Amino acid sequence: MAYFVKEIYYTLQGEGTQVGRPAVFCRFSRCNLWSGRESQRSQAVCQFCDTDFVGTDGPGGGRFPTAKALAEAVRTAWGGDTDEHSKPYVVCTGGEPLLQLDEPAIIALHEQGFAIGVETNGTQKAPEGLDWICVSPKAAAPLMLTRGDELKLVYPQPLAPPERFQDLAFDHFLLQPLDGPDRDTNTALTVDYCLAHPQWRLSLQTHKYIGIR
Ligand SMILES: C[S@@+](CC[C@H](N)C(=O)[O-])C[C@H]1O[C@@H](n2cnc3c(N)ncnc32)[C@H](O)[C@@H]1O
Ligand SMILES: Nc1nc2[nH]cc(C(=O)O)c2c(=O)[nH]1
Ligand code: SF4
Ligand SMILES: [Mg+2]
Repeated sequence: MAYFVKEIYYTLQGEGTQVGRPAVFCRFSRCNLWSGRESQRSQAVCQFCDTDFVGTDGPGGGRFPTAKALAEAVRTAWGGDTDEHSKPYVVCTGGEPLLQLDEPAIIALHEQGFAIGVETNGTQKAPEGLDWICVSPKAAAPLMLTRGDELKLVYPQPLAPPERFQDLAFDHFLLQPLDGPDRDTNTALTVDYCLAHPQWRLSLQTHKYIGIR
C-alpha cells in the first residue's frame, strides 16, 4: 500500500505527556472529520483544526510506495544518533494517521529502531504494535478507541465535557486549550478545570509559544 504524507520533519513534541521529547513528525495526508478545505470547515465534524494536512507538498512529504520507503524517509529526518541513550521517536499524526498507518508501516519503523507514537482522533481501530497512543476525542465523532496511553481533550468543547471521558482506560488525562481567537480565555478555563479536577493536567501547545513547528 502507498502512503500519502503531507510532511516529515524533526522537532520537539510540543504537547501532552511527552512534551519536549525530540521526535520526527510524520504528518499523514487526509482526515475523516474534515476535508481540509477552508470553504468546508463550517460543515465539518471537526471544525477547530489548526493544521494543513491536504496533499503531499510539505517539507519531506510525498507518496511513499512501500512501508520500507516511508520508514527510510523517517530515519533520514531523524539524522542523529540512535544509540541506547537516544532511541529515535516518531510521532505519526495528520490529518488522521490511523486511516493509513498499518502493521507493515509499524514493523518497518520498528526495524529502523523507532519507538512509535500516534496522535489520533480515536475514530479508527489502532493497529498492533504502537508504543504510545494519544487519543483526542472530537465532540461530534463516535469514539472507537477507549484505551491508550493519554487522552488529550481539546477544551472547551461544550458537547464533549471531560466527565464523558474520565473513566476510560488511559494512563494520563490532559486538557489542551482550544487555540484560536479565544486562546487566552480558553487557557484560563482549562486552568480552572484542572485545579478543580486534579485527575486532569494542562497540556499547552508549547511549540506555538516558542516558534518551532
Ligand atoms: C491536528 S491533530 C492530528 C491528529 C488527529 N487527527 C487528532 O485530531 O488527534 C493533532 C492534535 O492537535 C489538536 N488540535 C487541533 N486543532 C487544535 C486547536 N485549534 N487547538 C488545540 N488543539 C488542537 C488535536 O486535538 C490533536 O490532539
Ligand atoms: N511540535 C509539535 N508538537 C506536536 N504535537 C502534536 C502535534 C500534532 O499536530 O499532532 C504537534 C505539532 O504540530 N508540532
Ligand atoms: S480530527 Fe484532527 S486532523 Fe482531523 S480535522 Fe480534527 S484536529 Fe484536524
Ligand atoms: Mg499540530
